[in-house]
Amino acid sequence: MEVRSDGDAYQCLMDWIGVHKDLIRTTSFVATINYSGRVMDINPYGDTVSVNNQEDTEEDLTVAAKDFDNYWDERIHRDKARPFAYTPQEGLNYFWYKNRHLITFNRTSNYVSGEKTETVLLTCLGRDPSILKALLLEAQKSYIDQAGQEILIYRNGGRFWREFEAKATRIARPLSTVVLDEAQKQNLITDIRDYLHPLTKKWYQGRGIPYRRSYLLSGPPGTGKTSLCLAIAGEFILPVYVTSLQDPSVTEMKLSNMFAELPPRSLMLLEDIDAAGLSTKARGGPPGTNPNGPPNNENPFGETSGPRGLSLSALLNAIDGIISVEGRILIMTTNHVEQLDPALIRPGRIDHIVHFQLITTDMAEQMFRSFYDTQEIEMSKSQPIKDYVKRKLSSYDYPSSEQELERLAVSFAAKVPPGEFSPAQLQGYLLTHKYRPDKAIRNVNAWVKFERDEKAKKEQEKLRLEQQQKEQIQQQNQQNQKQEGSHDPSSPQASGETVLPSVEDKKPTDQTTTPRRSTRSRSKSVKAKSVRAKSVRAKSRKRA
Ligand SMILES: Nc1ncnc2c1ncn2[C@@H]1O[C@H](COP(=O)(O)OP(=O)(O)OP(=O)(O)O)[C@@H](O)[C@H]1O
Repeated sequence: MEVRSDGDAYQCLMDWIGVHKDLIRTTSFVATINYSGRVMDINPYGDTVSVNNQEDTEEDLTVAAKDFDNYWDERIHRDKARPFAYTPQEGLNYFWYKNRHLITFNRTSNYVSGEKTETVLLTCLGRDPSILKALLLEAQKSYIDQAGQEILIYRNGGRFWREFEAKATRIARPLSTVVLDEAQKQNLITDIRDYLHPLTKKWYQGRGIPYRRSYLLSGPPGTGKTSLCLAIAGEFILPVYVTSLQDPSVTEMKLSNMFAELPPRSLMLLEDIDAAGLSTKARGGPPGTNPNGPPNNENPFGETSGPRGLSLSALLNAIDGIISVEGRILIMTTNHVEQLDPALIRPGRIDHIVHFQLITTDMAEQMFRSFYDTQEIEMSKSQPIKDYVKRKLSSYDYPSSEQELERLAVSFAAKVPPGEFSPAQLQGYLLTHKYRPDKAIRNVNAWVKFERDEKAKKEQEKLRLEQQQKEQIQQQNQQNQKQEGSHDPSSPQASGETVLPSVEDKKPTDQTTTPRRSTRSRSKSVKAKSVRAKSVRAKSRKRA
């Protein structure tokens, strides 16, 4: 059985081999740091279990609540002592699986277009490969069990999707923490839930409609587009595949392969598609092209290439071409929906658009409530944790009831001007008063003034820079013109003469005006006229 490094099976197998490193009796290992933060431990029953080394347990929190320095020493030590993952080096190895089956494990590598790919060849004795399948299944199960309720995040790397090296998983963000119009949020979730229903798939198939769904999250920076995407993944425990079209390694071929390799029931996130510099047909091209797009270089087929050569048609093909996988959810985010090509956002390609906005009064209220809600702390069973929070709050009479919190939230939100700040900005402000809702309310007017002043300063600076740039360009142009003139030896400017407009220069150049006849052609016609007059006169004399 061949297991290649461009597939998920390889990751599962190598993880399993890393955990069961004592199985293979070899002295040549490949050692890699286990960045995912998971360590394999032996529990009291002798089973190998996965322990997440990076997340703090309730016990860690209790130690931290009593004495931060104590906790920190221990935490830092644990972080430094990141476990190694050992896998056998290239070559042939043997091991006994379930103490009875002799398995050979042959790891080889080769380079395809400069990229290293690996292959593991698993073989067993006899003609029945079922034991190899059982091994892979066990590896897969252990891999899935480790992930639990966390979401797996993949990014594009090399030729294929690779699990995030730095952070293999993420604790899902609760949907309730993303502040958005409640009806809009619920509509979206209902839509996705309906799409994922197996009977919906049957419905699509019965009508010959490709079973795919795409969403566009549009809005200014810092309004929660990425956060909502991760919260959706958490809600449905979907693996997330992230890529950016600005990534120079994403070629047209790779983009199409990435879409084709997505598993069904997965979420693909394409961020900031407006900034990708996607090329369209030439300006003024057929419908479906963006006439406001940047000027591009036209190729012999009438297509133009953008700054990076990734064309819009390549993205459209990847999204709904015949090799694009069915069952996936595509989420694209943009800061400028108006700059997107109509072909990209037409119904069928984008099924649902969610518009994100700057903070409204209602959203400011929601953010305040979510920041100062103490429910989570009250639910903690650890007395030191409760005491810690009480100590933190002792300087202020913390909202003791929901009604009180509501009242404070309303008074806070009334001071935040709607439509001026992003949720990210407001979150930044509230973070400076984590345990002090009273101060958050008291200082909010000053914060609004400060942010406005900063914005005005930035805008002034931007204008100044633009003006400076314009002047520089003008100066440069003037210099270029002078230089061109002085380089042309036949030009009078070169000799320093004053240049007077010549007769030729005065000739009208407009092609639409009737060209004036030349002097020669005029004299020809005058001659012809006088010849004709002479012959008429001679004829009349004859008649007389
Ligand atoms: N609607 C929101 N609800 C809750 N938190 C938010 C919201 N919007 C932004 N934030 C907070 O602001 C930060 C940035 O949010 P996020 O990355 O989701 O914004 P974005 O719209 O994707 O920004 P960009 O367009 O720059 O990528 C996050 O820490 C997030 O917690």
